Amino acid sequence: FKELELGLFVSDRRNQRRAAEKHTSPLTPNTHQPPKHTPTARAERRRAHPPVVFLKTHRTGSSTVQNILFRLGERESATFAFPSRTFQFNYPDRFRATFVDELPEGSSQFDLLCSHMRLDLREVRKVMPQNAVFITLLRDPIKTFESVFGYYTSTVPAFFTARRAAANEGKSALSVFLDSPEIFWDPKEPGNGLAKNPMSFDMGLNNQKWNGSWPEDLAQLEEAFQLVMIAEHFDESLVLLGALLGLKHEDLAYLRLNVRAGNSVTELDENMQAKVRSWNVLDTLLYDFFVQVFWEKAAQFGMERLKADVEQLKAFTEDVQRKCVSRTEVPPKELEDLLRPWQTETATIVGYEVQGNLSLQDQGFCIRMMLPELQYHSHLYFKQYGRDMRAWFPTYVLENPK
Ligand SMILES: Nc1ncnc2c1ncn2[C@@H]1O[C@H](COP(=O)(O)OS(=O)(=O)O)[C@@H](OP(=O)(O)O)[C@H]1O
Repeated sequence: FKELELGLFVSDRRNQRRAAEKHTSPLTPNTHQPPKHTPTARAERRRAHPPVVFLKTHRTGSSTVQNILFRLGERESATFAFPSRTFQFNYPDRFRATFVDELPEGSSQFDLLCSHMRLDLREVRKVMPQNAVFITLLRDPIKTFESVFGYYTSTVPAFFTARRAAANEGKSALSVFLDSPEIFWDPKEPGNGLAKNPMSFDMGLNNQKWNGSWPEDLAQLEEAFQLVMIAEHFDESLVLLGALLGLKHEDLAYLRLNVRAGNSVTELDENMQAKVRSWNVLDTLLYDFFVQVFWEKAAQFGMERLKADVEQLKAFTEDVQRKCVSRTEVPPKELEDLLRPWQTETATIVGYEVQGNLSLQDQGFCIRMMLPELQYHSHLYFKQYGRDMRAWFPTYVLENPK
């Protein structure tokens, strides 16, 4: 992280644009030296790890995993397969190879793909090298749906229609939606992908109803994905990820990112939980299937070894957190722009305050670990292409103005 320098972090978008005009990035020093990761340097290096496709599923903890991969890729001057516009591959369309930006000059292949998409395996394989490792992350379907609903209430049509109805009834939008979801859910509306079985949708499955191809589709996913991590066993997942990619604990230390403030989370009673489960029955099927696969992989790794490695990783991560973080759960208005996560109209996302008195190197490491998705994504994009991203706001916001 030597290329990171204190004082060169710009704290607002205007400065970022100014930096872009000067062909510098907010996270790189404004020196007259040539950039460290020139195309030539990229072509000459040999990466220690295999190429990775991380299917970034919505509201599962995927920004935390993406941040680990961003750090790894940046350190190794990996070439990222970025969307040619915005932060997502034309979501909610099914992924197509043409959604990926050009291979930068001097790179012979893409090494990492980890932006939001709706999966199409064949199309992803057109872009990534044959030896790419496929990984993803699933979360308890009830928690995932509650989080998806809370975060996207004002952007997913089925949800905001329920919200409008709820305002008239004086009830919560989620309970009105769950009472009769079919009323609000138009399956033909493309923006409703996340409204039912969101994880199945992201994995490219038929998320509307079970059909005969589901078992075969699941088997195909099991074969394609070397690791499906489970948010409820996050540290165990990271240990298995580390084993798969040859990573050390230093590479895997993390902060939970994109976390909603407590008052944005709805506690669900048993009745509501049952409704969420029944509306998202395919996600339950998907999740249960991959939890089983996960424990099979864990058994192959060795349960004792897994337990010991998890303890070590936890201890290491706690040390890093103590070193890096002076305050957790910081409300957005108290965060500088660089460290403020994207907010939605209905969810408050909290962040971190970095410790003072860190060495330059430690500051670079710590800030990267707490850098929200959009800021890190645009930083890496700029570093890779020497130009600013084509659009700052995610398409779903542009397409569904509040
Ligand atoms: N390590 C770890 N383990 C378990 N859960 C975690 C972790 N890191 C983040 N989170 C929770 O994941 C939610 C954010 O998910 P994403 O980053 O995938 O969201 S997004 O789709 O990119 O907006 C968000 O959930 P909610 O707070 O319930 O909304 C985070 O709190």
